[in-house]
Amino acid sequence: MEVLVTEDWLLKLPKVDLHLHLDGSVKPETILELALHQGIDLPVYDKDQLIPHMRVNDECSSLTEYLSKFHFTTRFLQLAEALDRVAYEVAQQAAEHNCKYVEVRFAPQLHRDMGLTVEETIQHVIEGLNRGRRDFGVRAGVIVICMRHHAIETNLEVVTAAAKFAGRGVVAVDLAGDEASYPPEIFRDVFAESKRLGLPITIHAGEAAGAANVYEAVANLGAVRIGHGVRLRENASILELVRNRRIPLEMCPISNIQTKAVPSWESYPIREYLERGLMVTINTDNPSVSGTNITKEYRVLADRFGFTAPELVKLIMNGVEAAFLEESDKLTLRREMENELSSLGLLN
Ligand SMILES: O=c1[nH]cnc2c1ncn2[C@@H]1O[C@H](CO)[C@@H](O)[C@H]1O
Ligand SMILES: [Zn+2]
Repeated sequence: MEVLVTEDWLLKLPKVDLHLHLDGSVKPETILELALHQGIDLPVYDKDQLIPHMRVNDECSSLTEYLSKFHFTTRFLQLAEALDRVAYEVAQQAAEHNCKYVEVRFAPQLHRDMGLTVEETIQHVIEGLNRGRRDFGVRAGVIVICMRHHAIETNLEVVTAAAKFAGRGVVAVDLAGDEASYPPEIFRDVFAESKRLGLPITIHAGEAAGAANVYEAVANLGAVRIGHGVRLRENASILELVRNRRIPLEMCPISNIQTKAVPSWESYPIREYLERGLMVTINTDNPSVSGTNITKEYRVLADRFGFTAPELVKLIMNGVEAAFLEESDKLTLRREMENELSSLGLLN
């Protein structure tokens, strides 16, 4: 029997989200309260009127413009309680969409204006997620981000701190920020150190620059997953490499349209990538900046590309496969997902 991809069905579907930025997931009502507690002035004191300050609109023309939205939010995320709270609320929002597992990424160096150490920022995010796990049953891992516009030393400090939390909440490291201005090869030493410390690596690449950055990330930085990789199709042999190595792509459709990683939905290569055998996963990137959620991402795929229920389930299970989890934890997650899928009549 063919399953209709209704709103209710999409909401019930068990899901995962592997590419989700903490500072891109803050609710406007939380900003109101954080501003009040911290004595920071706001341009407006109404949660709906705050949205334009936090979210891009349809006119967003580039990744650089998209990234400018983060300056507004990070001001409120400089204290332990704030980091703990927004991490907790990520788990809460995940639960609202029946998202069973999230990998939450953040850049410690963006949260130190009030004197927190890199370790402290990581500790508080982990604590918030642990509380979220207890209250909402959502499993989570932290991906610690190095920023492209930060100095090498600053990023080395980040990976050193991240390694101290390996196996205790941190699952990987990443490189994010302005890809067009800072090519990945600048960061070889940083990720060589990450590798030496045994941290898995994912890199934002092929979003605001071409496929060569994906090659550099995989071949020289040691990336085992790629953030976005939308522009991979610009080079057939690099695409082949990514396919043969089974490197998962963390695609974020709504964000990818907004940052102009592709000019239009018609040219979004998701079907092409699946047909060419790439390991595609679906994620949100920044719910509050992009005005999205994980249910909406799957809705878009069904509406724009005619993805059927079994195809959506396949994409979700790719996410489980690609998760930075120990094999035994991955097995537990897979079983839990499969149980729910079969009770929805989706597994034979
Ligand atoms: O899609 C993206 N591409 C590159 N960088 C991003 C993207 N989304 C967010 N950030 C950057 O990552 C920082 C830490 O979370 C954010 O502050 C933003 O500057
Ligand atoms: Zn991202």
